[in-house]
Amino acid sequence: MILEKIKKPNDIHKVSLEDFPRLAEEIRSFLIQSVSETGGHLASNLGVVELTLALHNVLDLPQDKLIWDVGHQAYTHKILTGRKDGFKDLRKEGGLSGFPKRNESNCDSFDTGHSSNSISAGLGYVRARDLMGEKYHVVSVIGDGALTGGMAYEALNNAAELKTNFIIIINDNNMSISKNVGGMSTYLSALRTAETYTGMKIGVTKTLKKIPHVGTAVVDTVRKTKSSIKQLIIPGMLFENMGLTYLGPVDGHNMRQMMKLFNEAKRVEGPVVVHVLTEKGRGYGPASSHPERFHGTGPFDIQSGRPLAAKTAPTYTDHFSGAICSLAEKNKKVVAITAAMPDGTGLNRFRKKFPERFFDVGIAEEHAVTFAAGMALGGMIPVFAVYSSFLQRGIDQILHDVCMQDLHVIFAIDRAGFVGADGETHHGCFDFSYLSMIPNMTVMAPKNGKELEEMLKFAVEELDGPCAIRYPKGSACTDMEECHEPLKKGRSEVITPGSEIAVLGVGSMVSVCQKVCEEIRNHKIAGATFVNVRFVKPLDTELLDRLSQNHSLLVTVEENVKSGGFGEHVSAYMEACHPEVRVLPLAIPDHFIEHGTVDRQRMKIGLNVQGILDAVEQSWENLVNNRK
Ligand SMILES: Cc1ncc(C[n+]2csc(CCOP(=O)(O)OP(=O)(O)O)c2C)c(N)n1
Ligand SMILES: CC(=O)[C@@H](O)[C@H](O)COP(=O)(O)O
Ligand SMILES: [Mg+2]
Repeated sequence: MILEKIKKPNDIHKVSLEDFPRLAEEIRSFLIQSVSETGGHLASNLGVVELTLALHNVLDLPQDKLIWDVGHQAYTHKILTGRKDGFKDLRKEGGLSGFPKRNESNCDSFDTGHSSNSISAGLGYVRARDLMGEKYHVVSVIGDGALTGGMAYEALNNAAELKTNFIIIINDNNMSISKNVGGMSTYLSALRTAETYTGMKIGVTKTLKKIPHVGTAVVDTVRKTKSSIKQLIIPGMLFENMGLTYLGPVDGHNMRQMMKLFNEAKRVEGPVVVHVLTEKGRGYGPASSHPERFHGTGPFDIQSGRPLAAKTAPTYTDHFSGAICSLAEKNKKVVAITAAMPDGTGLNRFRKKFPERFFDVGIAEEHAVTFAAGMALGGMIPVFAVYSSFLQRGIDQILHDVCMQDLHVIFAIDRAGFVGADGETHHGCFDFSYLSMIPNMTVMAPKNGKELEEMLKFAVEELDGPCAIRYPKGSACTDMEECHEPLKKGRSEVITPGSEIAVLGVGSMVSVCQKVCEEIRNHKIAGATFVNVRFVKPLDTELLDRLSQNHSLLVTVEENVKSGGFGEHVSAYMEACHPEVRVLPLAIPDHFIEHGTVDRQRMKIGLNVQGILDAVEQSWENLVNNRK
């Protein structure tokens, strides 16, 4: 096995070029076997095996800097930098991360997880390198999907002014998670279809240029024409016109061709775009025919490609998916927006039923928010379905474009709270804070799947102005379905009235709090009040006033950071209006929580039944002791 020779960074340089194809096959087999056991991002990784080998061959790591956009495709890079053995614990607590991590290897140059930032990061490195008088190469690898994100254009625009070497690889597999969308995708496709002409294009340009005076003039004239013939002769005109050298397209599975081009790219004095064509899922039939299914996968049977886990109970995403379709059936103004996540957010069903009211804007959350604002002003009711951590990209747009104008835009925020294996880049644990600080915003969190459906209906039919509903990843809670007090803006639901201690659970924490309250009642205090908060904003001050009359301790529990979260809002109110009542805010502390299972992530910070119970008992004991 050639792969056995790769134990540390740059061991690849000891492998002869003749052995590269065999090594690529060995890596593919390893990836398929390994990810079939652990789960992970398979299809993107299968597509970049040769690209990674070629890059590692022409680069010298860790001296050179290699930055992977999103970072979900860096598995071969991890193998080539001595981390193969870690794959048995991929994405598990304490194990290898699914994304590049600087604390995992000095060959990882930038921690990633969110898309479209690799060119900015790379350009930063380049500017620093030049200022420090250093000599290394910087390479940013960005996918065609990630190239739909606005940051990539800001960076390209800025990079165009550069006079020193900076290599940008476009890894074009003609796919985002789903089918890629938009004008850049169309443009790349045009270059891709002209691929067979590449040799001819380079040939024609070179031959013309060889003719003294006239040749160069002809090339220049062609460059200046608006004719499509120009594209045949000078590919990548968009980049060239911006001031970036364009090389390619090149077959991303032909290592010799790629290495030749990369070495050429290293000699360019300025920013250079190398357009590499790859096949997502290459080498594994089920993944190449269904790249979207194998973008991120759980463990699966290699033979059939089928998932090993049995289908779970309906998820929150399923509840959202069904509810938005019913609402759109009744109300023609309802439109749905996704930023390249139609599968993950459950909007695929909506797309099939109402294609004309469905909008995939690409990986462009900032744009999606303002696009929704425009739609609301135009008379529609936009629902932007988005993962909590990706919506962080659009905070200013939420504030400036939606909330300041008090527009009726609905944010359906999936993957809120801990997400497990993706880890700190993907946890949705800041949304209560960044949403509830903004005037006009209403923020809701359902206790179970049924309440999510009710909240969406309420948001569409009853509310006006901006509102958000945030719900977690995975199977929807089915507890407490019998409690369905009608929703009223800013009103919580008191599920069990009591006295002395009140436990106020938010969203995903309500069912956990239910068990906590049972324990409290069984062992300690006769009647703890149990509240389903429902509205993080506006705060239910009426309830807080009421609770202050016969409670000494309010416990708030939320899967959001403590800073700026529900608990802090309650604490501030109580301190101002009822200082005699103690508030115990339980939330996520001020540090990032690494990959693992959701249960372990909650447990580690005390957001499980036992952890909450311990904290409540401790606080109650202190309170009683202070009274003595
Ligand atoms: C800001 C942000 N939004 C959404 C995502 C989810 N996401 C991860 S990979 C991906 C598709 C990326 O496509 P591409 O860059 O072409 O890479 P490929 O998977 O095709 O290799 C998306 C939408 C993300 N990581 N970051
Ligand atoms: C890399 C990335 O950002 C996505 O692929 C993400 O991992 C999807 O997460 P879900 O599996 O929760 O849809
Ligand atoms: Mg792609």
